[in-house]
Amino acid sequence: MSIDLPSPAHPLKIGTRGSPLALAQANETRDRLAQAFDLPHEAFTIVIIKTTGDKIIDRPLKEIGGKGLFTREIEADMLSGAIDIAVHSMKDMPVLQPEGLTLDTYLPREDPRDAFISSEFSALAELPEGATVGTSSLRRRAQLLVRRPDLDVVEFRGNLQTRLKKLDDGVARATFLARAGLNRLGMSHVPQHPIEVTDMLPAVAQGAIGIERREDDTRVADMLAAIHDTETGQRLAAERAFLAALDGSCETPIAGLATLEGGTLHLAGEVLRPDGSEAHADSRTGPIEDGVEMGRDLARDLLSRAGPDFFDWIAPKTA
Ligand SMILES: NCc1[nH]cc(CCC(=O)O)c1CC(=O)O
Repeated sequence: MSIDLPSPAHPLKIGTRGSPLALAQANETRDRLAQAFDLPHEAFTIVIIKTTGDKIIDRPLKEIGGKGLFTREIEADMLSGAIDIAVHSMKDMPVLQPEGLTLDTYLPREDPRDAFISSEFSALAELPEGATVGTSSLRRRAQLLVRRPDLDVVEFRGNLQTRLKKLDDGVARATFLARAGLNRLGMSHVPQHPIEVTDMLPAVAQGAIGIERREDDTRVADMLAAIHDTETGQRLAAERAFLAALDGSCETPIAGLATLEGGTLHLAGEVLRPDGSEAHADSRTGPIEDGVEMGRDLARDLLSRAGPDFFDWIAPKTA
């Protein structure tokens, strides 16, 4: 196989959002590609793209709504040829991509766990009655309220740095962040305690970086194959099949995590009501190659237990 490789004169254009985490992920992608093909960094250009979700930062995400809030502009630039690939946090990605685009390359996954962030307390159980905690994640809000219905959960939007600033300013006494983001930014100084997945099951695909490309771009497909992580792909196949069968979007409190042991895949999943008044969780174990079917089966099972009105908040009836 001989690939027409990029060069400083004809660089590969890598599209990304502009947050420090997004940039770290784009840099990691560039480094892995440069290493795999023994290319200088100048053979790649990182192109920062501002998305609707980045522009509107003063309103809760669920009010702005709409699919692809953080991806629409990036995907349009890929289809037009302004960029060649786009680097994403997989947990923010819908299960289906726009016509003409493919998202099937994953870098090795980071720690998928959430972290409890507070300079005063080291665990959820230590928070005093009625304490204020900040999160903009519907999943974390619901999971917190299942365990601690007394908590006052306030909206905490913005990138990692913004959220930590809010904590410093006393807007809340604790918040929750993905370990992956903290690790990728080298932020070990932030007061944090990992939460075991049995206590707070992470979002589907949490900690995984995905690389999207034009479907017909075989040159780029060949390049990306060199940096794809098979195990992450197997885990995400099961998790995203689970998510797809639930018809979930980033506005739905859904959690799911697959782990591998030898040739065996274990998939845990959970669906919740946003107010924490109801939650259903279960798991499946089987051969890796059955991961997609296990994801669908687990979703069907949880849906049947959740009852017909469980997902009504996703699409409020317009009467
Ligand atoms: N929705 C925001 C988002 N998307 C990906 C990450 C962290 C990195 C990851 O999970 O891969 C975060 C921030 C967070 O949840 O703390």
